Amino acid sequence: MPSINGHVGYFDMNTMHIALQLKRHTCDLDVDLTLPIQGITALFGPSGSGKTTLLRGLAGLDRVKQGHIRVGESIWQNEQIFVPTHCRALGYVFQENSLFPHLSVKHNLEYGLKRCPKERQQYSFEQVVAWLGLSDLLKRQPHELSGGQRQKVAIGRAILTSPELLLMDEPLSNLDQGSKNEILPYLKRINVEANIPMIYVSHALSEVLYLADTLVLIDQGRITAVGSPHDLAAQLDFGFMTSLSAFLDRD
Ligand SMILES: Nc1ncnc2c1ncn2[C@@H]1O[C@H](COP(=O)(O)OP(=O)(O)OP(=O)(O)O)[C@@H](O)[C@H]1O
Repeated sequence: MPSINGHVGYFDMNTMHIALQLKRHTCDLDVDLTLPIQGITALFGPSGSGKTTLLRGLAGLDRVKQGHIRVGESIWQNEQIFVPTHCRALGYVFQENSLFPHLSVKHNLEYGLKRCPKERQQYSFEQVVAWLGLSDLLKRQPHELSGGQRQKVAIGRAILTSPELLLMDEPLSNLDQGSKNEILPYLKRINVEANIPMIYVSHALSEVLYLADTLVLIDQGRITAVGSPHDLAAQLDFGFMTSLSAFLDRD
């Protein structure tokens, strides 16, 4: 039975708990969230609302002093524990190109595979290449790829680390609409076929509505609603949401 701080208890394997408090002069984040570890959870809110801050805190990339993070029965952070990022079973895809420029697509992907011990590897190289349609690109260097192709390789590399959770911070925001439309179905496919739960940050409402099973709304560092997109659409003033999205979409 898992134990935290001497308290013995049962933890729900199917949920994650994220409680983070951070005071900066520019940002006052205060969230306490329980989310399912399945499907795609979209974190949606205006620019500067704290989406990236929350994701980086969850990943351990920024050390938020007041934090409790549990994913299933794994404790990533509490008063005593701070598991470093490389020991958290997560993959992270950023909005900017994060491939190694001197490595071919094949070697970038293999880097992800090598980061995961053999006995924990859940997906084969061939499987991931097929899911993302990368077979024709394997010999190319990153500078020989389009922005959309580069992001697909970055996603593939993250999956090959066999993460329990995939964090995606506006992975499509630097792409044109055509590339976005091409990649979105791949994200759904990965979620279903590889069964990797994702937290997907975006301020593009169209992406969020297409992808999300669970929607988390954040504003000024506070969670304002959590639910299915369908439920929230009924609750919220969708006219406001649509104009907010049109204002914020950088297409
Ligand atoms: N390292 C930092 N130090 C101080 N303030 C920061 C730091 N990083 C972000 N901020 C501030 O924290 C606030 C939240 O930023 P964050 O990047 O989390 O917002 P966001 O919702 O992801 O925005 P966007 O959609 O524009 O990426 C902003 O006011 C930002 O200026």
